Amino acid sequence: MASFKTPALKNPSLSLSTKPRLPSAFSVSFRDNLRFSRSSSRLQRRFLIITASAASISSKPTVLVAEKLGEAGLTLIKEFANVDCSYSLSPEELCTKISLCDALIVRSGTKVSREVFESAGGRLKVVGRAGVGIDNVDLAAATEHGCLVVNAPTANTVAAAEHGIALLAAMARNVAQADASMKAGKWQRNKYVGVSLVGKTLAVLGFGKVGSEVARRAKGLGMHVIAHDPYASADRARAIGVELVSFEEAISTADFISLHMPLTAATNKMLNDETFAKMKKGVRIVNVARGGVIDEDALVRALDAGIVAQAALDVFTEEPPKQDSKLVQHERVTVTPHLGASTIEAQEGVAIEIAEAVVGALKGELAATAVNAPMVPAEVLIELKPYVELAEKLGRLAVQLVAGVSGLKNVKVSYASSRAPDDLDTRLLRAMITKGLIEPISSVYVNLVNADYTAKQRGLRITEERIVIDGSPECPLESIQVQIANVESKFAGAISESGEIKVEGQVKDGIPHLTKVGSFQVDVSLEGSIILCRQVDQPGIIGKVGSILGQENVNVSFMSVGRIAPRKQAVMAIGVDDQPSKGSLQRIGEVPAIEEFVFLKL
Ligand SMILES: NC(=O)C1=CN([C@@H]2O[C@H](COP(=O)(O)OP(=O)(O)OC[C@H]3O[C@@H](n4cnc5c(N)ncnc54)[C@H](O)[C@@H]3O)[C@@H](O)[C@H]2O)C=CC1
Ligand SMILES: O=C(O)C(=O)COP(=O)(O)O
Repeated sequence: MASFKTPALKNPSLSLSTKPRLPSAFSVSFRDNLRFSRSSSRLQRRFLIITASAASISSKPTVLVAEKLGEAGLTLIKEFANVDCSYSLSPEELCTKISLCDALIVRSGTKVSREVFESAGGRLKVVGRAGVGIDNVDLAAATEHGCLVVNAPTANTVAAAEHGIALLAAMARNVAQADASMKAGKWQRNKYVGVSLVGKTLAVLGFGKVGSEVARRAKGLGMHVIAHDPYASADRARAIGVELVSFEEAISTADFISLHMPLTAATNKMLNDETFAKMKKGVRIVNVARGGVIDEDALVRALDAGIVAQAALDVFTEEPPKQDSKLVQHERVTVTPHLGASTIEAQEGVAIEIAEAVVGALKGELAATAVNAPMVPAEVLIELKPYVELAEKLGRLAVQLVAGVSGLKNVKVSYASSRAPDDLDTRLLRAMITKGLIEPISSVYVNLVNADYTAKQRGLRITEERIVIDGSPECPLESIQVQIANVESKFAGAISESGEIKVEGQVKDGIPHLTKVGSFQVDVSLEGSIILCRQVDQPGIIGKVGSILGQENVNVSFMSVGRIAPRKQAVMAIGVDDQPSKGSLQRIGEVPAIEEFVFLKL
């Protein structure tokens, strides 16, 4: 077993190198001029370089600022580029203008759709999102058109947290309702008796940048703060006197709930009829994250049923919401029009952060907040493509197996290969494992440029190990193994003898396969989704599970059973093309010999 260190690469097109600085005024076409080059002796200097041909170094680039941006940011951009501030453009006007622009800066109010990239005619090189969430930018289209997307992930954290606290206090004391009542000529002191915050339990769901700042402030108000975030560090929480608890405990014990998780497939409508039913009667809810994490119709029902006493919302599934929205009009709901990031200070900070990122990207410097994939030389991608896919899917599987409150901190990746350690560049693989580990649990987009930066920022330590095996060097890799240490798992069968969550995979006939879960050998192609079941090995179980899925017309692509010994513990891996219903999954769990199961989305 050899320890993996930064190798000297053999493929000259693969590594990244620094380049001479470009003159401050130039114009480049990403398609023609973006390229990765290598310096085999200095691989550790991981810089993405955009090179410009001499012919393209001519006039100042043009930056279109489509939504209001702080002055300090505008000044920074003007030192380098022509700035066109055109606010409130219609989608058609944006498409017309964009072909004359090298960069575009937006906030959450502008849809940067595929049509925008198509209309750009190859000139648009950078889109800057002056804020965190980039759900308004079509990332796939940006990447296809060779356009880098950057955001400003930190400058509005405090503003969002302060707005959360403002909403919390305003809601508890009926500030908005009382204000409207007085302006209507009334004096209703009895109607607007509020509730106190001190001594009450606040559950922060999503203990990231904003969530932890809200927690810190709520502690200062004398609240008892608990938090739920399956991926946050318990040490970080403890340091500010916050206890990390399960989702169930958080929602069932809280007097107030504040939402701070990103909108992902897993958090979409996370608060719904079922979860509202488990809450303490009279709970109060604040949302400055994304509207989509709440089922808004269910919230109206919970308000009407008296389960939720009050809600304070800054964000909505549809923005702006319909004027006659029951939620917005509800007497016990306080609303603001997505103002979380809207302070003078945050907007100046965001403007500077995004201006530096956009100008830097136009100059060809490394963009630490790049959110879409940079171009990778075609020959490297062709060879590594199935392994890249395997790497991301192993990361996704592994993180979905994590449970408990101890946080995702230490991940070990082992690559078994017959190639010499200096003849296999694993950066792209590591980046994709990082992407698989982080994207399902955050609003961050991970790529080759920002993977290490993102992992480091989240306190995630990824160590790599090379295992040299006999075999043909034609094949770059025999297997990839991902282990997550010091965490609990929602599927005990995934824990290896040494106590880590362990998944291993191989590429077979060009298709990624899962070949090991914990100590169990399995073999299931990583397409569609996977159900893992742990059972006592005995005849008939495959048939029972297969028929439950068959009754629902769920197509099984692969099925494989790995066992320690006949009639002992076994793990069954089932590849499914479609998502089984909750009912089917429950019925699988009820098959007597099945001790535990988990459904994993790829
Ligand atoms: N209203 C506004 O104007 C603003 C809204 N936001 C939104 O606030 C949200 C949080 O932003 P940041 O704190 O900067 O992001 P972050 O990435 O630092 O934190 C998000 C946290 O949510 C956690 N998480 C992921 N899945 C979860 C789950 N299923 N249950 C509980 N926690 C989960 C992650 O582990 C992470 O710690 C984002 O959606 C962002 O777009 C941010 C700034 C301003
Ligand atoms: O940064 C974010 O995610 C926000 O939600 C802020 O959006 P805004 O820039 O104010 O349109």
